[in-house]
Amino acid sequence: MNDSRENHSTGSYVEPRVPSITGFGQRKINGKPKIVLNYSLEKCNDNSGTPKIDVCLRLKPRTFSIPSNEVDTLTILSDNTVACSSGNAREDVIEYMFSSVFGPEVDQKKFFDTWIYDKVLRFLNGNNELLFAYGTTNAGKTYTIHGNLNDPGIIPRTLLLVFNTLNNKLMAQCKYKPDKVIAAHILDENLIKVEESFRNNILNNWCNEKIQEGLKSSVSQIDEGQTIHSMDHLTNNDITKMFDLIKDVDNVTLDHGDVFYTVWVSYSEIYNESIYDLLVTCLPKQKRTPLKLSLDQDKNVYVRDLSHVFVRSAEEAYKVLTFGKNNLKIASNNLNKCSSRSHCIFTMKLMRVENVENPKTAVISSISFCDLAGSERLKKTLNIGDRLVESKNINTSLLVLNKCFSVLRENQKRGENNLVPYRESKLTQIFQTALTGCNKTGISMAVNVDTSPSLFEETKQVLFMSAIVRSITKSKTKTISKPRPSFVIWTANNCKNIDQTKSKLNSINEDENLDESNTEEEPMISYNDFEIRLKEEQTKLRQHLLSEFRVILDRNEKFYKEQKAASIKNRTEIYENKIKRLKDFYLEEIKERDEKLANFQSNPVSLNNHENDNKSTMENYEFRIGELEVQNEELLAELNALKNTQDMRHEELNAKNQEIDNYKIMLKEATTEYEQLEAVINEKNNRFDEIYQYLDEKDLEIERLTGSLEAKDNIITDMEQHQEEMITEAVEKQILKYMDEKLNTILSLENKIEKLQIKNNKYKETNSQIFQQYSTLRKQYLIMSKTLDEYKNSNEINSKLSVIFNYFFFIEKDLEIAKLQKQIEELEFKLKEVEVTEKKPMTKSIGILTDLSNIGSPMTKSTGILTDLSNIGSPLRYQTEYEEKENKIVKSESKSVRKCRTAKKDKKNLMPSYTLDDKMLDEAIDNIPYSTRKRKLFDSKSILAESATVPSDNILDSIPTPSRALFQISKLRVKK
Ligand SMILES: Nc1ncnc2c1ncn2[C@@H]1O[C@H](COP(=O)(O)OP(=O)(O)OP(=O)(O)O)[C@@H](O)[C@H]1O
Repeated sequence: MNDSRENHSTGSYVEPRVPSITGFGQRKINGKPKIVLNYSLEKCNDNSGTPKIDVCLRLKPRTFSIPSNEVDTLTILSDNTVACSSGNAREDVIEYMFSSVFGPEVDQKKFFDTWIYDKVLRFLNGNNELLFAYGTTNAGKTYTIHGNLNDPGIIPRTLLLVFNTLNNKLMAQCKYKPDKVIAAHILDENLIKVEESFRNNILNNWCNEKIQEGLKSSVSQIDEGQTIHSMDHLTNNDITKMFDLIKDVDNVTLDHGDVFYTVWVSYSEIYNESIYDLLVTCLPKQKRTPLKLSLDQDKNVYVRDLSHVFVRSAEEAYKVLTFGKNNLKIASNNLNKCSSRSHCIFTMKLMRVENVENPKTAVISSISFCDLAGSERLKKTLNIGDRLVESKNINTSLLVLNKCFSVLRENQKRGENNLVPYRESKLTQIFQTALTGCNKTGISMAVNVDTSPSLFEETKQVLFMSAIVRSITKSKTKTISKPRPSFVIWTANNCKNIDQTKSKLNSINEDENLDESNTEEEPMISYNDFEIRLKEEQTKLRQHLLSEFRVILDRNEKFYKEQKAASIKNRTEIYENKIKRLKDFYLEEIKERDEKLANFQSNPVSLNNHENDNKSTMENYEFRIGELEVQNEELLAELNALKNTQDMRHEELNAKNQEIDNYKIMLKEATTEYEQLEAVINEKNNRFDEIYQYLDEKDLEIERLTGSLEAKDNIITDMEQHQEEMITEAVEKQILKYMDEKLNTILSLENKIEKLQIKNNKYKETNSQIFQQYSTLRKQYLIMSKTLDEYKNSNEINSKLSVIFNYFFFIEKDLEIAKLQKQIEELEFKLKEVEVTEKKPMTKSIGILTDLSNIGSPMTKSTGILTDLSNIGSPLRYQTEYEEKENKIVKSESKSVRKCRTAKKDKKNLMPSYTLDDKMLDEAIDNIPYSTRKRKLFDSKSILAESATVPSDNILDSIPTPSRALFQISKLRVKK
């Protein structure tokens, strides 16, 4: 929609806007302002994808540039939409959409927190970020990037956030240094020294400068609100104060494990289409050496030999930046006192190293801030000489940047693959890798605009470009080339590095005219076949260059042809229109005059009446004609100017055609070479495809193995659970079994106790029987003693006889007592035996019981049982009771036995000399005649027992010895 109109409004240095006269005939005279274009909204909806580039708009406060009576050219409609109008009611109003719109009231902190903070976090997490500040001159780009001492911009805030976050994880020594895009060096002692001295050189230089300046800043009284441009105006104190102002930045915690970080910064500028290292100082009047661009093995573009300085704090990094600013090209123009004359790029590289002592892997991320020089209108900046050349270069590089974005957008829109003209300017070439999306760089663009009506055209152009940038969406299709992993490639140290750094230190700049393709250093890891690869890369590069040349030539040729045709057509139309309008106008005027003349001739009275009027009308007409003639002359002058411009364009076109012809010749030569190389490239491509396929297969295998590993892990977890359950079950079973065993033991013990009780009862019975027997014997003994007394008292002879009888009776009784005694001894022995045999199981059972009581909680059951057992009355108690009773019996027994024994002993003592042996006794008895009563007495012991009385102990003393008894008996026998 309205494409032609858009084209008209997008005039620029190379593609001139249609001269203002064009608008003359096209202006709407009446009617309300009409929204004619919602480019961004419309295009984004078309594509319905996420914008690839995060584009925000920042408006400069009007107090700085616009007189209060002028109307802003931009109106903020919402958080992300603005309307653009010249303030002229007849002009169209155009709406533009951005990711965010920051009004003039938004300060640096809010801008940083809202738009930059997340990007810095992504950088800290290993992503690459690229931030552009884009806009017309004096629109506030440098202010946004650097800010001032009162309100620092995004770089100081980023530095503070980064160093506050890394804090104690920063390496003290610069042992590891990033190289190219994803490579890195491990520096040896010498290289570390060189790096340190380069760094100190910059930092000390900074301090010396301060001393020399004698705190110049305080004297020079720099405006604190002025954008910071170089260290000449800064002191250490200023920097500390500035960082103090922003120290309340929200810090973050990184969870990357046991890693350490190093931070390196670089600062470069693209001035007049050459790249310069801002951290390298030149001797006075010495020409600066431009740096070359190179490709690494992954075709990532990098600036060869650009210095990187190791920094340990935000302050140090900022000092390095301000040191670089000293070398920056700035100049004053009609619009900006300190206008940037170059595009400058400040880059911070973060290197995350794992296993610091012996690093195998590391991750490098970078964040670049590109402060683009402002697009300029020569008419307004009034630049001449060097400034004019700078302006042209600035505008050209910005134009190429715009072209790149336009081609990217068109390619996406039409599904084409037209070559993007990155190589047409150094600016686009440097960021080619980021813009193509090869290393997954997050690109952001802060569009700064000055809402002054005098800059309406420029602002409109900037907004239009921003809309195109924003309409480029993230590609959903898979890229053909696989992105490399984010790990760095450790490259070998070589003397070249030392030399390069030394040369920087000595500020000796050699003009190295190296071929861009011949720059690679030999990597140590993964690329042993580097040399072969290098050749391949060279071939590829040539091929790439050839194809790019061809496309550029074709496109340029086509572009200029179209431009020429369109321009001629436009101009023809414009001039035809203009001539026609002028013709019509004058015809109308003549017609009116003729009419009036005719009226006057037909009515002479009115001629008199209106003579004076006509006079004045004529005067007016004459004046008007004069005006128109002047206007006509002006227009003719403008026409001539335009013709001149057209001629200039023709000349330019011819020059370009000449250039194209030259390119064509080059192309022809290159085509031949290209065809030869194509075969080799195809072969290599096939090889790469195979490798990628192989890698894919390996990836799949790893995925499969990871899957099976997970499955096995699950099985092991299940098995472990099962095992645990089984162990618990087994333990429970064992406890139950043990309890059962113990219960059985208790039951068997109970049985034994019962049996013991029975035995005990039996013994008690036996004991009482023995006691009864003993009592009977005692009774008999007492009876016999009584009888013996009676005998003694009644008849002496009888008593003497009875003594003899008793003597034998006693002998018999002694035998009986001995027998009983033996029985008792046997019983005692048996009792002891029982005691011994029963005590053993008892002790055993006591042990078992103790064991049982020692068993823990699962034995509560057995504890119950034990309590029951203790209530039963232990077998030991029975035993003790039994023993006590037994002892009593034995005691009482032994008393009587002892008595008997004593008596027997006494008897023995009494009758030692009267010992009667059996033979003598038998002989004595034999001598007693059978007929006698006495002999009967000897024959019938039972009769004797019945009639005999047991002699008392004192009676025994008077008992005669057997020999005496025999003697007395014999005497008796003689007497009779
Ligand atoms: N948002 C803002 N708040 C306060 N002052 C601002 C703001 N934006 C710009 N300025 C002031 O406007 C002036 C010009 O800004 P600056 O130098 O940043 O412009 P520029 O876009 O970088 O210009 P050039 O492209 O010419 O270098 C400075 O004095 C700056 O302090």
